[in-house]
Amino acid sequence: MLRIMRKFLVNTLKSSSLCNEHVCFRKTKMRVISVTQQNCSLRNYSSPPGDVKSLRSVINPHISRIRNIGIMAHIDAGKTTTTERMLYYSGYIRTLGDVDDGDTVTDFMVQERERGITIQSAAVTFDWKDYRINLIDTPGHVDFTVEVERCLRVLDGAVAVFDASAGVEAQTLTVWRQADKHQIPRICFLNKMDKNRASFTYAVESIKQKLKTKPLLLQLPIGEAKTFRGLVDIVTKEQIIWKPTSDLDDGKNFEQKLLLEADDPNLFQEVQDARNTLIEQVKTILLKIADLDDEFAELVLGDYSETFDLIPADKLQSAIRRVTLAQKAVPVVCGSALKNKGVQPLLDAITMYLPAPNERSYEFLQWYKDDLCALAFKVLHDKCRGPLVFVRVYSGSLKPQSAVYNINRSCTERMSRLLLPFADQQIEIPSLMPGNIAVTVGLKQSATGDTIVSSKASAVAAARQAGRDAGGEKRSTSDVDSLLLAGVEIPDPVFFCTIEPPSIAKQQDLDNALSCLQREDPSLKVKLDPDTGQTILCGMGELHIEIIHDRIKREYGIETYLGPLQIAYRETILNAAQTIDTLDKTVGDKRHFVTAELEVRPRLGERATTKPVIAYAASVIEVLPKELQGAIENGIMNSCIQGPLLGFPVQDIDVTVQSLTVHPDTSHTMVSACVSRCMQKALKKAGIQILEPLMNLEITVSEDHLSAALADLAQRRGSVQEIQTRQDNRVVIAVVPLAETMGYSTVLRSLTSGSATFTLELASYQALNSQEQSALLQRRMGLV
Ligand SMILES: Nc1nc2c(ncn2[C@@H]2O[C@H](COP(=O)(O)OP(=O)(O)OP(=O)(O)O)[C@@H](O)[C@H]2O)c(=O)[nH]1
Repeated sequence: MLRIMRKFLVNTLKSSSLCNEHVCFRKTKMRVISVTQQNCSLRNYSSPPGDVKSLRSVINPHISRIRNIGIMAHIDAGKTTTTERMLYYSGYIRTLGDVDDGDTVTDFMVQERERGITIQSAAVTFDWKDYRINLIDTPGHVDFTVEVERCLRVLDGAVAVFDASAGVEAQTLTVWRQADKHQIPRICFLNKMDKNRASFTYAVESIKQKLKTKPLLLQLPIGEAKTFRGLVDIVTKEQIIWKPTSDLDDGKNFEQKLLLEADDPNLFQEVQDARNTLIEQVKTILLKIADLDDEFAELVLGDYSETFDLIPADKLQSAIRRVTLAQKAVPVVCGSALKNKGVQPLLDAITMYLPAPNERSYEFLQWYKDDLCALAFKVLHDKCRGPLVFVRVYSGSLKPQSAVYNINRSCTERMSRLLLPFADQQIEIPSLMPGNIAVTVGLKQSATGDTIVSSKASAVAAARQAGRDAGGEKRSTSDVDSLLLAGVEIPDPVFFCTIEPPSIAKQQDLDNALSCLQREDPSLKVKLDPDTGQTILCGMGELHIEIIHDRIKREYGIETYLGPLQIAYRETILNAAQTIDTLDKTVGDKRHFVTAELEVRPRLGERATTKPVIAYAASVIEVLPKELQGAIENGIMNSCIQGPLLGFPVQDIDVTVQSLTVHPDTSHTMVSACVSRCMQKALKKAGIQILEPLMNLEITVSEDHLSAALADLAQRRGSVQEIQTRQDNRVVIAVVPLAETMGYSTVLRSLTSGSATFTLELASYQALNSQEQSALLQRRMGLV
């Protein structure tokens, strides 16, 4: 009964949350709280007074008090559970949600709650002590890696959550690499310390080995697995022991006191040693970083050289902070989110060691100075209020009821309202200052990844400044644009299938639903098959397409039919080839005349890319008018989108425009058409090779089921690269063609009695042999 009541309470709270599928029902229940600078007393929370912080703090905290933090990890490491605890301890929710009960705040999509996985990153805001934390819970499943990538761009720091019994798992490596790319300082949280096979030492070692980073141990656990009951803070030498009260074990009740030798002589010595090691590590790193002052190193070498023990905790903390911000090492803390232990010290570590927005450097800020520059990093569709666009402000300020200019879409839009996503409520605010994150209402065109500025004039001024900063080099407009926008890199989809509405009458509704979903999720691609007129859905994996299908049904009420899932192959060329083509057409009284001569060559040894590298012969570049260049390049690019053999994208080619003759009256469209036709001929002449996606596969399986998993892998053209031992399990690292992985989860589950887990990630594209290629051709032509 108590459980039912608890769920009811939580679900009532959820109905007021920022969830796009709850449509109009939510409108009646949702409470948007308005805050003005003059009147901060409009408090109307569903939580009891005292639970939620003063709304005065809601408006705009000082930038040094803001932490924009991501929470990232391998699937199931406990990100959502940890986030839920953070919201609870900071006083923004009254009951603890549970992933297994499907009632957490951040996993708000129906699919997330049913499957117990995070699909969309959720942004929540809350205050911890005197800090504003904007926290983004990101998905762990590899199909949603783009979702992680786009969030990383607006983060200043991140918490990497690990399952302490598994250490570093496959997807952790991927997100770690992404965080490296965006130069994001991190903290590691070793979660699940209560699990049977949890091992602090093993997890730390795996961080060191696999992530090639320097872990700074800031805590030691007290007990492990079933006996895990607390931890010692190595910096302050305080022990923190969680003490359940008789009726509630929510982790709010803990004892924090200095660890004395008499309490536990062994642990006392361990802490002493760990502290000395930590001080040595920090000192060595600081001495190596030439551009950081080494005040701490001087202390360690001077005043405290004999007795590290006396080094004050605050000096050590600020030295750890500098090392973390410089990304030379990563603080490690531990706990068990599910058992409500270790989350409050983790929150302290976030505020203490991760950077404020003004401690990060962004090149583009110098081009805007005090003008508005904001980034839209997430879009949700609310059927009542239209698109809700999450933005981060980098410079200037954002105000409701104002017009803004979207550089990517070249359009001016009016924003009606500005909301803070405070846990599961939205609070209306009068302005948003640099470093902060909020939700905007009213932006109808903006999509994920767009840059928003105050006006077109401001964008032009910034572009000019960027051009000047580039040393006066002559840059094309598109160069300057890409400098300003730094868009999310979206990998090409690997799967596609047709999608059909139940009737022709529903096609328009389906098109609308797909365009809304695409604005939310740039990794979803939608195309029209030019031959059959069917709509094609392209996604990052089986789960991705399954979720989209499900969302169309649940959120837009359209029952669609999916065709069989197909592999997105690529095409490339085998040899170099040169062709010439002429287009001579009279339209009305105008004669359009173009002759183009192109050479294509295979490009070897570089990262696979579907963007051809285009060059011009010296004789062409000398006389080529600038405005024709765009038309030529469009023609070349267009013919690479659909290769000549099976219509798949063409990758890894170099193109040289050897000669070009254009009659003065010729339109740019005709130039593009001629170049495109010439390209198709050249590609065919060069000989086409089909490439298939090759996946990195990592299977975690018990010893008992290892041989069954390996035998199955051999039948799938898989090649095993390494078999590692992870605690009691074996980890098989292999590569396997994507075509052989359809339905793999069901097969692996039955082979291993559901005990194995796996992750798949695109590795590269490999050439099909001639038999496989002709079999594929026959299948595509419907001959077999
Ligand atoms: N034993 C134990 N289980 C935990 C702990 N934290 C989370 N779990 C469980 O681990 C499972 C996954 O937890 P989530 O919080 O959904 O993990 P996640 O990282 O958000 O998962 P994705 O969003 O799907 O990537 C759930 O069954 C949780 O109850 C912990 O500290 N100890």
